[in-house]
Amino acid sequence: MTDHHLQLNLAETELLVVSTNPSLYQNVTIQLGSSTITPSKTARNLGVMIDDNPKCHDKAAQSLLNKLIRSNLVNTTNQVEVLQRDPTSPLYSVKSFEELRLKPQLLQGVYAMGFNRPSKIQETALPMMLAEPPQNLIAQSQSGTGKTAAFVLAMLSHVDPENKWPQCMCVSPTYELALQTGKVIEQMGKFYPEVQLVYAIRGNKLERGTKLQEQIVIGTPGTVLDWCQKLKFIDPRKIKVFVLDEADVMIATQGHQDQSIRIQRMLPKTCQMLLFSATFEDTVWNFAKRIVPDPNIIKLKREEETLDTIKQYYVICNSKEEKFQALCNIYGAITIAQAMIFCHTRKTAGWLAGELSREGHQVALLSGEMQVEQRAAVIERFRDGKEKVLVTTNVCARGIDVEQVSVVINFDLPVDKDGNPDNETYLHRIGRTGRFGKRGLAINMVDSRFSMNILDRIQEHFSKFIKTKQMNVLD
Ligand SMILES: Nc1ncnc2c1ncn2[C@@H]1O[C@H](COP(=O)(O)OP(=O)(O)OP(=O)(O)O)[C@@H](O)[C@H]1O
Repeated sequence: MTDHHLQLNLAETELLVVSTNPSLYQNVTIQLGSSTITPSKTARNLGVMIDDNPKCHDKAAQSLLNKLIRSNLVNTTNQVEVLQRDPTSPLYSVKSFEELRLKPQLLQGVYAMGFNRPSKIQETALPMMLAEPPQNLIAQSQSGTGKTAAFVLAMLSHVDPENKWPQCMCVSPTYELALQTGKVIEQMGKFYPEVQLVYAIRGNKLERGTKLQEQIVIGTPGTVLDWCQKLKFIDPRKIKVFVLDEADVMIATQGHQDQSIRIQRMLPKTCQMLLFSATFEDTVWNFAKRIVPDPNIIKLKREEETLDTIKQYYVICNSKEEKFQALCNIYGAITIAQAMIFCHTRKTAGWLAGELSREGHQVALLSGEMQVEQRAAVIERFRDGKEKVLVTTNVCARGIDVEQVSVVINFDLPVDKDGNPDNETYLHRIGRTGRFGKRGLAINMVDSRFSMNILDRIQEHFSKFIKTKQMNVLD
């Protein structure tokens, strides 16, 4: 949206999308019937807030995608690192949910969800979160390790069902992520009907003067702030547990940081503060320290992805078509298991999937144009083995764990936006196939001096020998 005077008559407007970045619509005035809306109110009134920051989209979409495709825990063998606020207090971890002395209704809910024993992060985080007096916590652990289930259990445990007002508040960066977390709350609280949940998200319009009876609120920062400050649906002084989830995605979403801090400032000093993030970059860490005073800190290092158990090769071709032909030659071999083929652009991915299908090969295409739910469905089918080959792009596949992949083909070598080797993406892609000691196979397709140079630099970076593989001969 360029910086010009934009007069909109909503009567003819199908859908109005405004940015959360006010500078983008400084001169926009919107006519809603007889009243003119100024930019500062625009987004809130319309409730359609889409951030223009692609990084936000990317992170939020990736986080949501992982939640949608994840039906079980990511097994991680890495130890949990703990930095305790009070090193003298006994740190104990639990090996069973019974040891946590949960309310029977909650234990029932945990078992009904198929949880037999606490995950790595839960073993340590839960005793801290359920302790009396409650302890503040900042926990960093990658997606799929049980963070959501942990803080949901903590909120349900701290609620006094007799009190019919909001006592626990959880803030998520996006509408969709809030819905996903709400689902976990509802599932885990299935046998605890006296505790109710309300969604503070756009579209949930309540009558002015409403006094909420639900004990748990889950929502996005803007709406939660409004419900506390402007609409007074929530009395923040009565909040006992405040959870800020997906802090790394919050950081990437314009405006969410200061809204979250404004919410936190309204809470009582006795309120237990819990913050969760998949990553711990400095920006996240600095934000976390502003939200959570005197925290315990838990980290669960990401799996060290090694390349040792993976045989890596490259195939020399002279063009994209020759790469395609080479792929057809080895298609029979790579579908013994499941293969992911990475392209640099959506265009190439679409072209390749089409060509392979025309050759009668069954492939699935995962591309950024798809809605997150569609992408989740494609990944679900691939994970269920309904397709043997998944063609995708770097961005689309970033952060997705599809553990049973044993062959990775770099139809295009991973490069960053400046055209330099993207070593991290190479490791993350290739590292998938060799997880947990399974033998993996990686084939890099080289079709120019440029891509050969990229491969050489990746090889130098990992100082890992990558063997040449004859194009149409495969052991
Ligand atoms: N103790 C457990 N035992 C078995 N499964 C679990 C356990 N805890 C969580 N899960 C399941 O593992 C998956 C990931 O859990 P959860 O969503 O809590 O992790 P997360 O770290 O928050 O991941 P994400 O941030 O991607 O949501 C979910 O399907 C959840 O039902």
